[in-house]
Amino acid sequence: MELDSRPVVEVSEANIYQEDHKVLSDINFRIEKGEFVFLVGRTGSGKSSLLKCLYADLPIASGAIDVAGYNLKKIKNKDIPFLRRKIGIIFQDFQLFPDRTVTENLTFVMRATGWKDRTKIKSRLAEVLMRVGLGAAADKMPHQLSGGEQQRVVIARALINEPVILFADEPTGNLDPEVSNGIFSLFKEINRSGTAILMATHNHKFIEDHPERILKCEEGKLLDSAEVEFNLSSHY
Ligand SMILES: Nc1ncnc2c1ncn2[C@@H]1O[C@H](COP(=O)(O)OP(=O)(O)OP(=O)(O)O)[C@@H](O)[C@H]1O
Repeated sequence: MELDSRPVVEVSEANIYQEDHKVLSDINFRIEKGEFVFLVGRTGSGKSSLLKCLYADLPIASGAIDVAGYNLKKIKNKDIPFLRRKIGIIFQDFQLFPDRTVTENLTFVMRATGWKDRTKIKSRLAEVLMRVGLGAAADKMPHQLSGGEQQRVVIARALINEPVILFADEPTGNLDPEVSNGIFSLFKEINRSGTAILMATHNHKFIEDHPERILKCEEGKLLDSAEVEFNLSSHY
């Protein structure tokens, strides 16, 4: 029970570096269970670097970051796969195996994350594909799917292990506006059923239409709309 009430993400006094370059300094924020949070900022302001820290792809120089109950400052390499089972990661480039079917793409991740029982694999597979509106795509190759459909497969893959949070880095960056809206709606629907979402985006329309909390990377700092008012009309 205690774990349930803890924030999904808790960042205290963290500094984030890319090599010798300090990208973000002294950042502090929490994301609670089931929250939806946008991450904005100009190109190069540090959004991807922050997300990488949160999914343990970039070490934290100083400060503390807890994600899904894992202390990322102390996490051992062998524990990173267990952290990754509790979170979902979605990028703008779809990163599916081009030479494997949708089913094979998903079962690859299932087997890598400990799924063994064939019946359970089959039913979970059907469940996540239905969830993203791709019930009929199980046997398709990625190239037989549109960009939006491929991104739905990626989202299905991220949902397999019922993550507590999805980290999405420009998930609609390669999609046209109408398809982007469909993908965004899917994220909102996933969020409504309890999964927290942190989404980096340059899409002004999403933010205008959905007044959610916003974290903004600006000049090496992270601003939080829950704490301070800031100008969103400047470029982001
Ligand atoms: N692998 C890397 N090695 C060295 N520096 C990097 C690396 N990746 C990013 N950087 C630098 O870190 C800074 C932050 O980059 P980051 O990719 O986090 O920005 P971003 O806000 O995600 O940008 P975009 O909106 O273009 O995706 C930039 O100055 C960038 O050049």
